Amino acid sequence: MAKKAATRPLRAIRGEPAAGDGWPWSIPAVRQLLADGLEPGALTILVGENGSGKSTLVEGIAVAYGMSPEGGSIGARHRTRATESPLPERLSFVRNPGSARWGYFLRAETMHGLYSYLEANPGGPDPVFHELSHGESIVAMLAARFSSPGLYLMDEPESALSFTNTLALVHLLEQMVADGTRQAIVATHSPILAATPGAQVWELGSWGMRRTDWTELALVGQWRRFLADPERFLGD
Ligand SMILES: Nc1ncnc2c1ncn2[C@@H]1O[C@H](COP(=O)(O)OP(=O)(O)OP(=O)(O)O)[C@@H](O)[C@H]1O
Repeated sequence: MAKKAATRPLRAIRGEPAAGDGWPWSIPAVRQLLADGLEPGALTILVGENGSGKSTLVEGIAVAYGMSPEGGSIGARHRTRATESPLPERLSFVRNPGSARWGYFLRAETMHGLYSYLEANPGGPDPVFHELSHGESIVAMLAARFSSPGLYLMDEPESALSFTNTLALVHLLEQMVADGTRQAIVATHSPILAATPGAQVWELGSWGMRRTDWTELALVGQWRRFLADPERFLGD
């Protein structure tokens, strides 16, 4: 029997022209996404300085896909604030036929609420999240819950993770996309996550967004220079 074709959810993200000059249309990366669209790989990683638009893009894609701007699975409608951008109205998707519509948006700041929910609603052989540290629980949650085919959006998932557990997350991301039915778009400041084998890495900035080799990322150069000579950065 022929092998089933890989069916990760998104073939392409398409944009319509910006709706004005103010935020979020003023962000170069947003303007580029609207103008050029994006053909995401199995794993797409967005890096860039604070304010370069990573969260705006990830949140815009998440909401356009049917997720809450505050995180959670598709269809979740939990909302405590209304600061999300009008970007999702300008985005549409070219889906791979037969791919799963399920998706999950992981935001570091909403993880705590998720653990409370999972502890109150045990649905299987989950670890006892409250007996784990913050970072341990993120890795355990990802390992336990991110197995369904679908689209996974993550905004700085490394924020509570040690070096070792960031490496564990790299291995999870590799496994996640290896079967062809799961796809992830990850915004990060971590040079470790950005090094995930096979990732399509985009660097955001005043130029918009550009495909960049890991060795050429400003983030990587900055860490290299700092670790080689911390005093150069800290001396007066
Ligand atoms: N609700 C909002 N209203 C107006 N401007 C906003 C809003 N949210 C974000 N911005 C602005 O949009 C720009 C991009 O912010 P965004 O959070 O997407 O950047 P980022 O690359 O994710 O940054 P970080 O690395 O700090 O998370 C910033 O200049 C920010 O001030």
